[in-house]
Amino acid sequence: MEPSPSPAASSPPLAIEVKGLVKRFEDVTAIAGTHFEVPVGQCVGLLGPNGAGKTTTVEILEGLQHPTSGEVRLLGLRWDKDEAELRERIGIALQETRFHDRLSVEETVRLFRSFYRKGLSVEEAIGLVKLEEKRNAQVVKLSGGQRQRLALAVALAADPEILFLDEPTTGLDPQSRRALWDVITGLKGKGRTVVLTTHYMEEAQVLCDQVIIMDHGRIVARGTPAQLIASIGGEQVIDFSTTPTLPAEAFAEVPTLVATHSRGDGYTLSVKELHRALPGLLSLVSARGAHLVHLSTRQATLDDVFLASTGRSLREDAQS
Ligand SMILES: Nc1ncnc2c1ncn2[C@@H]1O[C@H](COP(=O)(O)OP(=O)(O)OP(=O)(O)O)[C@@H](O)[C@H]1O
Repeated sequence: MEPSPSPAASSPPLAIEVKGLVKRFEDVTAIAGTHFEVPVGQCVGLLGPNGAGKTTTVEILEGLQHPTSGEVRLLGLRWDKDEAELRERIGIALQETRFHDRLSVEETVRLFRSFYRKGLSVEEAIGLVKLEEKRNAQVVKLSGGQRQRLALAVALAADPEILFLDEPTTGLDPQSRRALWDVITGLKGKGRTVVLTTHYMEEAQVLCDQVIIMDHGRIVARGTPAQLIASIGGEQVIDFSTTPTLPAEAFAEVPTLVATHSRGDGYTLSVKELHRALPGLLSLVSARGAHLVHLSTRQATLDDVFLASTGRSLREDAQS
């Protein structure tokens, strides 16, 4: 009889393990005891409103802050014991990296590559982020999207096994954003683990195998984007407003209703079956003598998951 595989042999190797992580700043608890794991080769996204604890979590993972308590392992290693090795094996692209304006793209990548014993060639790093045409351009002459790609090339110079990207596409136009998405997807294809913070739910939905939604230092939801969206039970959403504004109870009888949330001057209804919910909603509105000001329907997103978990909208927080 064949021996049954040990758990270590059957489960995928872990790039990141976080157990009971707590971080306090005097009277503020930034992280209130979180647990999660990221298998090698996954892209994990940290989402949450301002102050949720994302940056603190990522900075602890990057070895830039010490936890108050709890355990963090990257590639089985610990910051307090294995810092030199970890620095060689992870890469960090900050949201706004300041480079020397007068250096060229190639000189900048060469400089950062020189800090590491092994890694990619300068040409490979530039090629991965598709900046070949700008190889000789000075940093000062790059567009915002090209600078973000340069930051990524620098983070990739040591060919890291785990790459941390802090809001990599904030402020970029849609074309540059998609170009960066392609680069990140390519890295996943090479078995690299990527940790991403973002305010863009579409980005998390497209790129992430695992999404961790944080609020007030806690993980309020975790799973694949599809699992999280399925978990709220209503995969279709109706956004609408009426005049006069009706109380939320007015919509309690909408067929297949899962949840009602007020948002701005209107409501968001999560429903299971749009074709039944919509006619029901329209007749409830007219029975109350009200009129629709606006109505739109869409597929549920990670924002609706956040709304269902916390009663607040990530979108509203992101825009504030
Ligand atoms: N150095 C610090 N001293 C005191 N409090 C801090 C410090 N750093 C973070 N905090 C607090 O810890 C909490 C979590 O902050 P953190 O920056 O991790 O949130 P975040 O989710 O990254 O927010 P954002 O999206 O705005 O970057 C907040 O209440 C913040 O004010």
